[in-house]
Amino acid sequence: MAQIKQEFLNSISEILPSHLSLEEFAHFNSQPLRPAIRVNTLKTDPASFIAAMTPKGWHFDPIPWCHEGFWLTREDESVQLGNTLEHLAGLFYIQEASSMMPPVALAALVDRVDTLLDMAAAPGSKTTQMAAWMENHGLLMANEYSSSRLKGLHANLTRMGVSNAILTHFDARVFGATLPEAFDAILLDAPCSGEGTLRKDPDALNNWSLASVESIAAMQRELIESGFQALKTGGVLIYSTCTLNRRENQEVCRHLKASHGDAVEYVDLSRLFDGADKAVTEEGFLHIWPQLYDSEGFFVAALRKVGPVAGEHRTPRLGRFPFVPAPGKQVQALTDHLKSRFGITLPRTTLMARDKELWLFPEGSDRFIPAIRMQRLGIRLAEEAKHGFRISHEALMLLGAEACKAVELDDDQAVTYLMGRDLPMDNGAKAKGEVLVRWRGTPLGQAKWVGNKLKNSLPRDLVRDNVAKI
Ligand SMILES: C[S@@+](CC[C@H](N)C(=O)[O-])C[C@H]1O[C@@H](n2cnc3c(N)ncnc32)[C@H](O)[C@@H]1O
Repeated sequence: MAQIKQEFLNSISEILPSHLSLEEFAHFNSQPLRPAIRVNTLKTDPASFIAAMTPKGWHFDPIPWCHEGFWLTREDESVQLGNTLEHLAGLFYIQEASSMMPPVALAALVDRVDTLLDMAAAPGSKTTQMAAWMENHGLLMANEYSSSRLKGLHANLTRMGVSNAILTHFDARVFGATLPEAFDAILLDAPCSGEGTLRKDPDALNNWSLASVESIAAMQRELIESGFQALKTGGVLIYSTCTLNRRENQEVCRHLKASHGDAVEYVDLSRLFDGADKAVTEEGFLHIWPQLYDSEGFFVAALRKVGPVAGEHRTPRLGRFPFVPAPGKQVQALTDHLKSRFGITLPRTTLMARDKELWLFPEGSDRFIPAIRMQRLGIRLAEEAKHGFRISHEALMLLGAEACKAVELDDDQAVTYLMGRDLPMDNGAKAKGEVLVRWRGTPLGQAKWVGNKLKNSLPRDLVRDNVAKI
C-alpha cells in the first residue's frame, strides 16, 4: 500500500461527516477491494448463473443496491476472473459495487426511456448495465472522447450482447448545443480525480493536487451544463464520480442549480436501497465513503429537469451521410442466408446499406442521423460477397443465441476456440462451410467447417493468450 498523501488526508478530514473517522477512512483504503461482478441479464439471470457457479466453488454475496450485483469469493483464485469462459462469453461484467449505483438510481427514477445518453462511457460498465435494464430496447447513445478507450467500449458492448447502442466520439461538452432537449435520461459518469479508487489502484493519487481538482471541476461544470441542456424537460440526469471532494461533486451540482434555478430539482436518493440514508447528503445525493459499505468511494446525484434552460444552439457541420435504406431485394437475400445457414431470424427492422455492407440500426436512431456524426451506428451485420454474404462476428454474437443451427462446443473446445486455434472434428461429417459456434447456448463466434476440422474465424483482436475453464 502506497503512503496516502498528507495533503489529501487533510482535505478529507475537512469534509468527512462527523460520525466517520479519518483513521477508519485510512484503514479501509489500505484494504483490498472485495471483487464484485454484475450478472448480465441480456444473456442469463442471477439465479441460473449462481446455480451454475456455486458447485465450482464460487460464493455470492448480494450487493444491496443492485439485484444483479454480487461480491464474489472463490475457493480457487488461481484463474483470473477476466480469463474465465463465463467472462469472455459475456455472462458477467467485473464491476466495482459502488459503480453499479448510478444506473440503479436512473432505473429507479424513470419508468421507460426511448433515448438515453451516456456522456462518458468507456470502458462500458454502466453502459452495459443500462442496456441490460433497457432489455436492448430504445436507443442508447454511448459517447467516449478517448479514441483508445472507444475500442474497448465497443468490444465490451459486443461481448455483453448490447444491440441498442450507437457510439459517438466527442468531447461531451458538444451535446447541449448540438442536441438540446433530445434525451429522456442522461448519465454523466464524469472524468474525475479518482480519490475513491485508492483501494483498486494505490497509485491513483500520484498526480493529485488541489490545483488539479480545481481544473477537473471546471471541466465537470461544463459537462453537466451541456448534459442538462441535452436533457428533455421532465427527464433525469444522473451525475456520478469516483471521487470524494466536494468541488467535483456537490459543488458541480450546486453550480448547475445556481445557473438554472428552478429548472433544476435535486431528487432525494435516501431511499434508493435499504441503508442508503447512511450516505445521503443534505441535498439528497449519495456520498459513498469507502468505510460505509466496504467499497470504493463514489458520488451519485440525481437531477430532474423541471423546466427548459437557455443555451447556445449550434448546427453541426456534417459530411455526406453514407447510408441508405437497404433495398428490399438485398434484405430478403440476407434474411434467407441467415435463416438457411445459421437458423437465425432477422429482427423486423430497417436495415441500412453502405456500399456492400448491411447494418442494423437501433430503434429510434433515425431521429439523430441528420443531427450528429456517429462513430458506430449500430451493428455491421454482413458484407455482400461473390457467393452470398460474409456475416460479421458482431451479428452472430447478437443474434446467435436464438439460432437453431450451431455447433455447440464443450468447455475444452471453447477454450481452444477463444485462443484462436482450429478444432479437430473427428465425426466424419461432410464439410459444412461457415458455422456459428456456441458454448452452453452462448454464441462465441464463427468458424469454417472444412473436412475434419473447424477452422477458427475469431477476429484476431479477440484472440486471447489465456482462457480458462473452471
Ligand atoms: C469515469 S470514466 C467513465 C467510466 C464509464 N462510465 C464506466 O462505467 O465504465 C470517465 C470517462 O470520460 C472520458 N472523458 C474524459 N473527458 C471527456 C470529455 N470531455 N467528453 C467525454 N468523455 C470524456 C474518459 O476518457 C473516461 O473514459
